[in-house]
Amino acid sequence: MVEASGAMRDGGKGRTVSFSPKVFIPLTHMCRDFCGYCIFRKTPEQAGDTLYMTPEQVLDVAKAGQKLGCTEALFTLGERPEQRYPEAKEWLEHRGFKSTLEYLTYVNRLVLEETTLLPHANPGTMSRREMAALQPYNPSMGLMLESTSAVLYGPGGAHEFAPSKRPRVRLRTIELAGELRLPFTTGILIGIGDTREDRIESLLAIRDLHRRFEHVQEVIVQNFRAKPGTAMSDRLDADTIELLWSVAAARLILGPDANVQVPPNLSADNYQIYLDAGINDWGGVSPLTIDFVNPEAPWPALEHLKEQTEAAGFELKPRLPVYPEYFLTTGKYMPEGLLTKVRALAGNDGYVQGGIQRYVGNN
Ligand SMILES: O=c1nc2n(C[C@H](O)[C@H](O)[C@H](O)CO)c3cc(O)ccc3cc-2c(=O)[nH]1
Ligand SMILES: C[C@H]1O[C@@H](n2cnc3c(N)ncnc32)[C@H](O)[C@@H]1O
Ligand code: MET
Ligand code: SF4
Repeated sequence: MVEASGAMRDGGKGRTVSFSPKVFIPLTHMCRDFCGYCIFRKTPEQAGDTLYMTPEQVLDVAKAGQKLGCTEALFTLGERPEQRYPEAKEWLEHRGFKSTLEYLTYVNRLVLEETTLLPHANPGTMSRREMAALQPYNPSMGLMLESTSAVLYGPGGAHEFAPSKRPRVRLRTIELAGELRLPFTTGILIGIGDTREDRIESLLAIRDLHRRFEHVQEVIVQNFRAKPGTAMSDRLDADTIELLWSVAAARLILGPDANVQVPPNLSADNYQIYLDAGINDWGGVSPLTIDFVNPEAPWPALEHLKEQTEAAGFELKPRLPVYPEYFLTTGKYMPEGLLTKVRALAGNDGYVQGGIQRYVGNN
C-alpha cells in the first residue's frame, strides 16, 4: 500500500511538502462536550482567571507571531461552553456577545484587520449562519470528522458524552462549508476505538463531500495519544503501523490531487516515514506557541523539519492556511477583500512569499 500511495503522491504533488507557520490561539478551553481523549478541555474552575482570552491577549500573540514570520492564526476552542457553564454565558454577555462563536467572529476580524496573519477557525460544529458570519475573516476553516463509527458514541465509547461528535452533525458542518464555498480542513483521528474499516468509511464520506463541492483543501490523519487525567489515559497510543496504513489508505482513497497531512509533533522522531506513505503536508508548525491539544508534544525545530524532509528527497515550503489551488487561479472561494489579503502574502507559486529562507538559517 505504501508503495502505491507514495507513487500516487509523487504523481499528483511531486516532491514538495508544505507546512503552515502559525500561532495557536486557544480562545477558550471551556467546552460543553466531554471527549474521552481530550486534555484541552477545562472547567471554569480549572480555567480560573482566563475563561476566554481577551482581545488584547489574542492580538499580543498574533503580533508576536507576525514578527517571527507566521502567516496563520489558528483558533482552536471548546464547543459552545455557554450552553453548559453560566460563567461562560456571563463573560460573553458582559461584553455584548450572545455566543462563543460571535466572540470568535469579533476577534477573527481584529486579527485580520490589525495584523498580517490569516485566521483559521477550528471551533467545532457550526450552523450555516455562524459559518457565514466567520467566512469574511477566514480564508479557510476546519473541523475534524474524527470517525463515522457508531461504536464510538455508544456506551464506553470515546464520544459517548460528546453530542457534537455525532458523525451526522460533523458531516453536516462540512457540507455547509461546501455550500458556502469555503476551503475546508477536515480529517480523521485514529486509534480511539475505530477499526480499519471505520477509517475507510470515514475517508469515503470525506471523499464524497469533496466530490460534491471540491472544498476539502486538506485531510489530516491524526494519531491518538493518551493523555494523563482523561477517560482514555490508560489506552495505548495509536501505533506507527496503524498510522502508516491509515495514511496510505487516505492517499489511495482521496487520490493524487488531495493534500494529506500528518502532524510531525505526534510521532517522536520518526515522523519522516509518513512521507513514504504519501503525505504532502505537515500542517501548522509554530515557532512561538505550543500545541494546546497535545501539550506534551513539541513541534520539531524548523531546521530539523527541513533537514528530515530534504533527507527523504523532498523540498519543504511554507504555505498559507489556505492552499494555492483555492486562490491562485480562481477567486470563487473567497470574498474580494480576503482574496486581496491572501494574494498579497503569497509568492507567484502560491506559497508564502520569501520561502523557507524566512524561517531557517541566518535571518
Ligand atoms: O496544532 C494543532 N493544529 C491543529 N490544526 C491546525 C493545523 O495544524 C493547520 O494549522 C491547518 O491545517 C492549517 O491549514 C487543526 C486544524 C483544523 O482545521 C482541524 C483540526 C486541527 C487539529 C490541530 C491540532 O490538534 N493541533
Ligand atoms: C483538534 C483535534 O485534535 C484531536 N485530538 C484531541 N485530543 C487528542 C489526543 N489525545 N490525541 C490526538 N489528537 C487529539 C481531535 O481530532 C480534535 O478534533
Ligand atoms: C480542542 S478540540 C477542537 C475544536 C472542537 N472542540 C472540536 O473538537 O472539534
Ligand atoms: S476534543 Fe473538542 S469537543 Fe471534545 S472535549 Fe475537547 S474541546 Fe471539547
